[in-house]
Amino acid sequence: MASTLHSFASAADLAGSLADTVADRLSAAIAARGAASIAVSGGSTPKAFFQALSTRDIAWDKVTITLVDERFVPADNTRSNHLLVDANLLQGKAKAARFVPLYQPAASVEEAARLATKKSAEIGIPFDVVILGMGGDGHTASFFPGGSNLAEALDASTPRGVITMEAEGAGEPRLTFTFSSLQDAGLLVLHIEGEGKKDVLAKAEGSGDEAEMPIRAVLRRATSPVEIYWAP
Ligand SMILES: O=C1O[C@H](COP(=O)(O)O)[C@@H](O)[C@H](O)[C@H]1O
Repeated sequence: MASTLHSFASAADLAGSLADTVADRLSAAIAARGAASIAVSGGSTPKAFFQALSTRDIAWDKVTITLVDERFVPADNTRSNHLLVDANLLQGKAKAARFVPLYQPAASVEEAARLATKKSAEIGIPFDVVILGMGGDGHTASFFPGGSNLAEALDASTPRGVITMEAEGAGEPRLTFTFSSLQDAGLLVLHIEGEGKKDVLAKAEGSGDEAEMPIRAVLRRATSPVEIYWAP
């Protein structure tokens, strides 16, 4: 499916515009079905976007928010994506939204993935909005090069749900939605910032193995168009 690059003069401009676009999409879903869903990424990039989105005037009590991926750490850990969402998105008007965490206080990450799959199945499919990020190694969600379950995660026939991932560049074991869960979102966004990430994107858009740069799976095989939001 095709991708479209939306470039902005600054990260603040990007955050405001993406917040408007996402808010419009969530409002349209609420008008059509009475509910809306969004899966967001963690990392360092989405903070300003989260803060902007939390101020938008939509029926937040009808919105379910979850994460594209998470570390197997509790929500009070400074590396938790849940903590980032709590501090920056689940604020102000957006406090009324329902949040479905991927981390579960289970004995193993595999058990946590099973529980997260069960809980997230109640959200409704496909997601109205998915916001992906991308690491300098070409990973997206927790689809890491060399990841323990990478082939299964990227296989379009793997069922929707959450699986585990361990990889050298990932730090803690991870929980991640599978490719099949994310690729057909009503609005599928890849949010990246900085010249370095633009170079990584250009490399990913070239030829090469998906396993080397898993973002290629999204760029090449997502059934929804990929809206790429970039700022310097
Ligand atoms: O590990 C992760 O990294 C990516 C990219 O993060 P960034 O700090 O380079 O913006 C992120 O999309 C993913 O959700 C996160 O778990």
